[in-house]
Amino acid sequence: MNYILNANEMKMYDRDTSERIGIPSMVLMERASLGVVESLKEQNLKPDRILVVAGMGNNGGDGLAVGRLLAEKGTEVTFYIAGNPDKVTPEMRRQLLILENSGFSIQRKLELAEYDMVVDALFGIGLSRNVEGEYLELIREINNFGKRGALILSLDIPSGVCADTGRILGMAVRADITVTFAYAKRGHFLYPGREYTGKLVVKNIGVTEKSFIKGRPGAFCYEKKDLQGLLPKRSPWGNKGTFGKVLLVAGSHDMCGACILCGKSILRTGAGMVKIITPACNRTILQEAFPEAMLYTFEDRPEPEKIQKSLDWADVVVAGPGLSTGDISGELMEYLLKDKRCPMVIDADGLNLLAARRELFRLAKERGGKKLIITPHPGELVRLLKTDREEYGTDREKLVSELAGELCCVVAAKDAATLVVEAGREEIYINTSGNDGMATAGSGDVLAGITGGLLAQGMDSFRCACLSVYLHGLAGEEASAGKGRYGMTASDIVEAIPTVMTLRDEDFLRCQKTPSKKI
Ligand SMILES: NC(=O)C1=CN([C@@H]2O[C@H](COP(=O)(O)OP(=O)(O)OC[C@H]3O[C@@H](n4cnc5c(N)ncnc54)[C@H](O)[C@@H]3O)[C@@H](O)[C@H]2O)[C@@H](O)CC1
Ligand SMILES: [K+]
Repeated sequence: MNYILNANEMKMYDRDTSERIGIPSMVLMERASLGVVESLKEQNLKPDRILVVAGMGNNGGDGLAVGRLLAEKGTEVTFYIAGNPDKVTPEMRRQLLILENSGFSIQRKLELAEYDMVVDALFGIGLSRNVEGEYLELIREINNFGKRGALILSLDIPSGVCADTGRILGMAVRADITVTFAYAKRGHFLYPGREYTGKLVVKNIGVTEKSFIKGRPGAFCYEKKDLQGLLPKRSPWGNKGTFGKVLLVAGSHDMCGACILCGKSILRTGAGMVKIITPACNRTILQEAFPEAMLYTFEDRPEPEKIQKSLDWADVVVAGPGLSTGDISGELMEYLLKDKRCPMVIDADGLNLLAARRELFRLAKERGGKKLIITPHPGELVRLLKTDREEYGTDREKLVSELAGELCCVVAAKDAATLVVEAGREEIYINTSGNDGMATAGSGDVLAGITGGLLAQGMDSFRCACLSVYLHGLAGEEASAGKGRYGMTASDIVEAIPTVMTLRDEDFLRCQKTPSKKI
């Protein structure tokens, strides 16, 4: 698990490290710069000629220090500084003095020569408003160097990217590599900032969890090494009932594939049994394509006693994929929502029904507590909140939290960088796995299935939603490694689930003995 910080958190931890713990700010800056040089070495990058573009803040200070360290190793370095010298920070002033005392010259006019690498040290996490004038031109020039073949290395965050939201403040540097310090920032993972960040490297500079004096940061992500501690434990003497029974209410007259993709994902994730409630027209195809599933198919409308019997059998309900939004589906959703025993995952048309019928929305809300996970894509999210796409683009996190609060549930808000938010929990999860190949029909049905499968194995709702989103992304990466991002389909993602969940036998046995991690 890694923390993902906003600018305020990072500033607070920097300040604590230098003022309370006592590591001077200049030492942190030197460590940051040494970290950058180290990361170039690790990536076998040996530029002969570089340009450092530095602003007047501490990000500029990092840039000058990186240039100095590389020059010591024989690289030809051109230093360029921009901005108002009256606004220079003490650390940047000190870096300027060091350069002067070491005999380096500093330019105020950008030299349009050929460089192997441009170090972008114009703005870091201190960027507080839109970039304008001279800075806009500079960012354009840096990007032009990139187009002409220079490697663009951004320090901490590409200049112009908002560290808190990933938004572009006027214009931003398109980095090939970003070396950031201590912890990743939200802007590295939230789009469009993620696209501008290029390859992200995080370097330790001495700022640690000891400085989390006011509590943990507000966001985190998972990484592959966490999986061992996060996957649900399996009892060696368990049976298919022990590993969870999932009732999947999905599919409609023209939509059977969603049942198959979602149902298979439930079983591929480790749940023991799946039963599907769907119209009779889907019966034959399901029996042929998905023999593991049990079925309750109905002709005109489902019988309440049979629905109740299925609900009594189930540990978890997944509702919505391909369900359609007609009256029969509405009635089905009403039965499911009124039975408050089972934890529930609602996706797709299940969510559209909640958005269209306020009575269902109210019933969902009444389930409350930790018994509901919803997995809306942006369209479903705005429909549920009765807002518009524009508002979604302005403050997505706020909208997701609002929806979680309204329904008193866990929301996994699907997007290129999926967010998981739980009502009443300050910490959010930001997903870092997956790629654009996953933007393909049926991919969401797979996520709903993974979520139901993990929930049925006894996971707590928030952790279940975070892990499901992460695994779904990993399975997407695995699928694209085999089939490529153009050609992969949702079925490929389903087939990749077992691979990304496979632990070596010794790791599997070890993780069964250790308690599950809290986040
Ligand atoms: N101890 C520390 O504080 C450390 C800081 N570090 C570096 O320091 C950076 C943060 O430094 P700062 O807080 O000085 O901020 P920055 O260096 O990111 O830049 C802020 C400066 O730009 C100005 N500014 C903001 N938006 C502007 C705009 N749109 N147009 C023109 N000027 C604008 C601000 O007024 C300020 O002078 C980090 O990103 C990191 O690179 C690292 O050296 C690690 C240690
Ligand atoms: K930068």
